[in-house]
Amino acid sequence: MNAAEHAPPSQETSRQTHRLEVTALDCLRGGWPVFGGLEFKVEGGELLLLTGPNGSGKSSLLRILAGFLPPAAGQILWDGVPLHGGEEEPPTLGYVGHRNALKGSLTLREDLAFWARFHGRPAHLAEEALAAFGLASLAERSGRILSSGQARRLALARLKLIDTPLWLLDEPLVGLDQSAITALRNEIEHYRGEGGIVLLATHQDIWPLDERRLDLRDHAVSPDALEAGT
Ligand SMILES: Nc1ncnc2c1ncn2[C@@H]1O[C@H](COP(=O)(O)OP(=O)(O)OP(=O)(O)O)[C@@H](O)[C@H]1O
Repeated sequence: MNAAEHAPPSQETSRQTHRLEVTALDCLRGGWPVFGGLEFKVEGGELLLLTGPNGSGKSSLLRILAGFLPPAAGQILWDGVPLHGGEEEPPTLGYVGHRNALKGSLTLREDLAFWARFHGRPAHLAEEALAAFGLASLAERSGRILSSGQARRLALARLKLIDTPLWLLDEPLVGLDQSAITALRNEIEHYRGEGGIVLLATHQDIWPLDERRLDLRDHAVSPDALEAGT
C-alpha cells in the first residue's frame, strides 16, 4: 500500500500548524546500528531533505516515522505527544516508499478513484491528481503497462487524495522526467503553503527551495559501514 493509514481523515488536519520533534532516536536494522542520537524538529510548512550515502538510514528513518519499524531508542513527538504507541490516535500519514504498489487490474482512473473513496475524499480529486501528474491521457490504461516513471507519477498522485499533515517521501524523484519533477515540486510547494510538513529522502541535489537538510552521515553510529557510499 502506498500510504500509511491510522485514523479517519479529517478535513482540518492539513490546515493546522503541526510540529514533529525527534529526540535521541537510535535505529538498529537486523541487530546492526544504523544511526544514533538523531535530533530534529520540523514545523508546519517546512521541507526537510534527508541526505546521506547509501545505507546511512534515510529509508529506515522514514519507515520509523511512518510506524512501520520501531526505533531502538528515542522519542518521536507529534504536537508534543508520542506519534506512535501513545494514548492519542496518530494522524493519517502520506507515505511513498520505493515501491509504487500498482494494481494491475485497475485503470489509473479506477486506482485513484478507489483511493479517493478509501480516504473519504471527493471523487473529483482523482481527476485532479491525474492532471497534476500528467497522467490524464493514460487514465484508461492499466497500471500493469506503465513505464517506471509513469508508475512513480501514479504513486505520487495518490498523495493528493489523502488529507494529511505529513508527507514522508522516499526517493520520490527516481525515474521522473523534468516535467514530473516540476509537477512534484509544485505539489510540495502547494502542500507546504497549506501548512503541510514534508520529509524527503533524496540523492538528487536539485532542490533550490528554502528547504532544510539533515545529513544522516553525521549521525552514523558506525561510519565504516558507510565507506562504500562516501
Ligand atoms: N530489512 C532489513 N534488515 C536488515 N538490515 C536492513 C534492512 N533494510 C535495511 N537494512 C540495513 O539498514 C541500513 C540502512 O538502510 P536504509 O535503506 O535505511 O539506508 P538508505 O540511507 O535509505 O540507503 P539508500 O541510499 O541506499 O537508499 C543499511 O546498512 C541496510 O543494509
